[in-house]
Amino acid sequence: MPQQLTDRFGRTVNYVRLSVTDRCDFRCVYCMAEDMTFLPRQQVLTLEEIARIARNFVSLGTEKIRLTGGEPMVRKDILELVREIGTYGLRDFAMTTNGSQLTTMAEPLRKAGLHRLNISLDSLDADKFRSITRTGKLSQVLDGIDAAREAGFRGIKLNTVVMKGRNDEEIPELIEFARRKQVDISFIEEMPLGNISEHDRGLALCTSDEVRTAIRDHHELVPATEDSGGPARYYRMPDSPIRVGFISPHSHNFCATCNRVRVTVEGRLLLCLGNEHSVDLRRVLRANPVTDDKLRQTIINAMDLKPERHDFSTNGDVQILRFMNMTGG
Ligand SMILES: Nc1nc2c(ncn2[C@@H]2O[C@H](COP(=O)(O)OP(=O)(O)OP(=O)(O)O)[C@@H](O)[C@H]2O)c(=O)[nH]1
Ligand SMILES: C[S@@+](CC[C@H](N)C(=O)[O-])C[C@H]1O[C@@H](n2cnc3c(N)ncnc32)[C@H](O)[C@@H]1O
Ligand code: SF4
Ligand code: SF4
Repeated sequence: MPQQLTDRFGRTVNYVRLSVTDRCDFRCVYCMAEDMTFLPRQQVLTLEEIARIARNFVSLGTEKIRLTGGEPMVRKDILELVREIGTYGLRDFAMTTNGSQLTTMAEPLRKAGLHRLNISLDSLDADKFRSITRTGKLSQVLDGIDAAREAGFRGIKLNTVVMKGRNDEEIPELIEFARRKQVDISFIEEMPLGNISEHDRGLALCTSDEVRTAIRDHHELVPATEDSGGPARYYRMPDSPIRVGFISPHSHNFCATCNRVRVTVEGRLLLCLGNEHSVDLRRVLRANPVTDDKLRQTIINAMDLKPERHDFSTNGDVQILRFMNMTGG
C-alpha cells in the first residue's frame, strides 16, 4: 500500500497548500495592513526547495497541491515551478490568485500543467473593489477571468470574502455574474488573522447563514451531493451548471474532515491555518547534507502536531498574529 500521512485524529492528509511568495500587488483590507514589510530574499524558499518539498509530499501520498501566496504570479519563476510540479502526476493541481495578471498568464499557466484556478473577486463595483483591495483595478481582474475561461482550465472558482456593509449587498449580483461566466463561486467568512485593526478590516463578520438569507429571494439553491474535498459546502442551481459554495470556518466549522497542511514561503510546515503549530522545513532543507529521507521523516513526525481544530474566535480578539498572505489562506 502506498505511504499516507495520517494525524492523531485519524485524518488523512493528502492536500498541501504551498505559499510561493508573501508579496502581492494588492493590499486587501482583510488580509494585509496598509504598510507591510516583506521577507528578505534569503528567507524565501528557492524554486528548487519548493519543488523538493512538493515532490516529497507526493511520495507521502499527496494528491492535491494548491499554489497560493501573497500573489503567486508576482513570483518571477512561477511558470517554471508550475511546469515542474505539473510533472508529479497530481490528481488536482490548482492556484489561488487575485487575477490581476491573468490576461497574460492564464494561457501559459494552463500550458505549463496547472489544472484549476480560484480567482478572488469581492466586488463588481470598481470603486468598492479599489477600496477593498486598496490597489486593485477591477477591469484587469474581469479581463483576467475571461482569459482564464478561454485558456480552458478544468475548473474556475471565484472567491468572495463577505463583509457586512462593504460588499454583502452585492451577493445576488455576484452569483448572477458567476452564472453568466459559467464559473463556480464561494462565499467566505472572514477569519481573524494578522494584526489588522477593526477599522481597517471594515465591518463585522457576515456569517454564511446571513449570506444564504441574502440569496434566498434571488436564486434557488439545492445542496450538491458530491464531496468537494475542500472546506466549501456546495449548492447547485436548478437552471445552471455552476456551484455556489460556503466556506464557514466560524459557523459550520469543517475541521473534523481536515485533509490539508500548508507550507509558508519561509518553509514553515504549518499544521493548521488557525493555529501556530509548525515545523521548520527550511532548516532541514538547508542542512548539509540534506536527504529526502530526513525531509520525509520530518514531515511524517510533524503530523503528530496537527491540532484538532482552529483557535479562531469571533469576539474580536486576534490570536493569530501572522497575516493571511504568509499562509496563503
Ligand atoms: N479555516 C480554513 N479555511 C480554509 C482552509 N482551506 C481554505 N480555506 C479558506 O477558504 C478560502 C478559499 O480558499 P481557496 O484557496 O480558494 O481554496 P479551497 O476553497 O480549498 O479550494 P478548492 O480546492 O476549490 O476547494 C480562503 O479564504 C481560505 O483561507 C482550511 O483548511 N481552513
Ligand atoms: C491569501 S489569498 C492568496 C492568493 C491570492 N492573492 C488571492 O487573493 O486569491 C487566498 C485567499 O484567502 C482569502 N483571504 C485572505 N484573507 C482572508 C481572511 N482574513 N479571511 C478569509 N479569507 C481570507 C482571499 O480572499 C483569497 O481567496
Ligand atoms: S487576499 Fe490575496 S490579493 Fe488580497 S492582499 Fe491578500 S494575498 Fe493579496
Ligand atoms: S482550520 Fe485547521 S483544522 Fe480546521 S480545516 Fe483549516 S487547517 Fe484544518
